[in-house]
Formats: sequence, C-alpha cells, structure tokens
Amino acid sequence: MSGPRPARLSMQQRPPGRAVGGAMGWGAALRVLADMDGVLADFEAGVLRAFLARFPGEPRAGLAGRRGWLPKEQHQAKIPLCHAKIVSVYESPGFFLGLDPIPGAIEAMKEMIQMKDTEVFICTSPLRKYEPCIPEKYKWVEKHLGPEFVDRLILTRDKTIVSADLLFDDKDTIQGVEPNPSWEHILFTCCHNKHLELKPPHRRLQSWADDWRAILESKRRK
Ligand SMILES: Cc1cn([C@H]2C[C@H](OP(=O)(O)O)[C@@H](CO)O2)c(=O)[nH]c1=O
Ligand SMILES: [Mg+2]
Repeated sequence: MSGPRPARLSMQQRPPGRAVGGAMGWGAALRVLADMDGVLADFEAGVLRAFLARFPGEPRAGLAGRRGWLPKEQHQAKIPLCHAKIVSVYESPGFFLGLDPIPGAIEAMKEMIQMKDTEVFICTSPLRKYEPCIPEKYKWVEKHLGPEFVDRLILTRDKTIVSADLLFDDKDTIQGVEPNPSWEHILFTCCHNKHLELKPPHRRLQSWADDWRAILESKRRK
C-alpha cells in the first residue's frame, strides 16, 4: 500500500441498514477482503496436479522452485513450449471448481464472518477468458463455504477500487486505477512469493495457522 489510507465512511454517512454498534460503539465495522486463488483455493497445487495428469513426463518447475507470480512465465523460462500447455490447464473446464481449499482457509473464513463488527468478502479476479472460470468460482464458494459467502463474492479485475480495511492476497503487487487503495495489503505466503523480502510497514500472513486474528485487531485500533 502506498500513501495514507483514505478515511472510510463514518456511520452517519453510511446508508441505513449498515449500522454497527455494540462493543465498538458507533464505529465502522472492519471490512476484510480475502483473495481466492492462492489464499482460499490452492491454484498452484491445482496447476501442477492437472499439468502432470495431462502431460505426464513433461518437464516442469516444482512448487519448491517456484519464483514469481505467473507459473506460465516460470515454466516457460525453463521450457519454452510449456506456456500454452499451462494456460490450457487452468482454462480447462473443472479446473477452478476442482481446486483444494488452502489448509485452514475454510475454518478461518467461517470464524471471521461470525466476528463482531466484521464484514468479510471474497475478492477475486476472473481470468480474461472468463468461462468457465467465473461460474466455477461461484460453485467453489458455494461448495466449500456455503451460500452466505456466495453473496459476498466480488469479481473484479481491479481490486484497487474496492473499499476495505484489509486485503489478504498472494499477489505481491496489486495495481489498478486507484493509486491509493483504502485497504492494507497483507501478502499471503504462497510458493511464488515466499522468497520476497517485505519492507516495513508491509506485512505477511504466513498461512491460515498464522495469527490472522491479530492482524484484524491491529486494524480495529487505528
Ligand atoms: C494466470 C494466473 C492466475 N491466477 C489466479 C489469480 C486470479 O484469482 P485471484 O484474484 O482469486 O487470486 C485468477 C485470474 O487471474 O487466477 C494465479 O493465481 N496465477 C496465475 O498465474
Ligand atoms: Mg490470488
């Protein structure tokens, strides 16, 4: 995140029906965005698994050796002809729906949505080739998290225009039309970003076993 965080709407400015009171008084609820691929759904393991099943014996970069967000770039750097095959894997029907949940993600989301004065949304970018990606993302959320979260699914190619306090996302650089997004980006550790050294004040969540609750609390105090 660069620059100061713009103020969110005060309770008085908010439309009726969004009021939160209770222990926090008439402050705004904490709004949390959780990215989907790499945070809730295991995209990287899914790519590798489907690639091996479809192209057995084909050379590829294993998860331990991954660097950089785009698997197609990494694998392509090693094996020039790999690119189209990787893309064909994640554009295939069933790929997004078949992804395994990241360990602890479902439990964390179900706990978070029950937290007092907390609004939780899933914020995910669809592929440019949006079918079957988009319907499968909805189905994945319904299957693993239930209908309550289907109502909380935001699909956008530009996450910078979504207003929130926190965004847990595995992509190291999130850019869009808004130069100063309202959220603090918490980098969710994934095989492709684990080697990056974050400079303060940038923060990481190592996994869902890490202290995500403390990160939420740290924002409430601000
Ligand atoms: C192409 C590609 C997509 N994705 C994910 C990110 C987006 O979902 P999300 O915003 O939920 O992380 C989605 C569309 O690009 O697929 C990767 O994680 N790695 C990739 O290399
Ligand atoms: Mg992601």
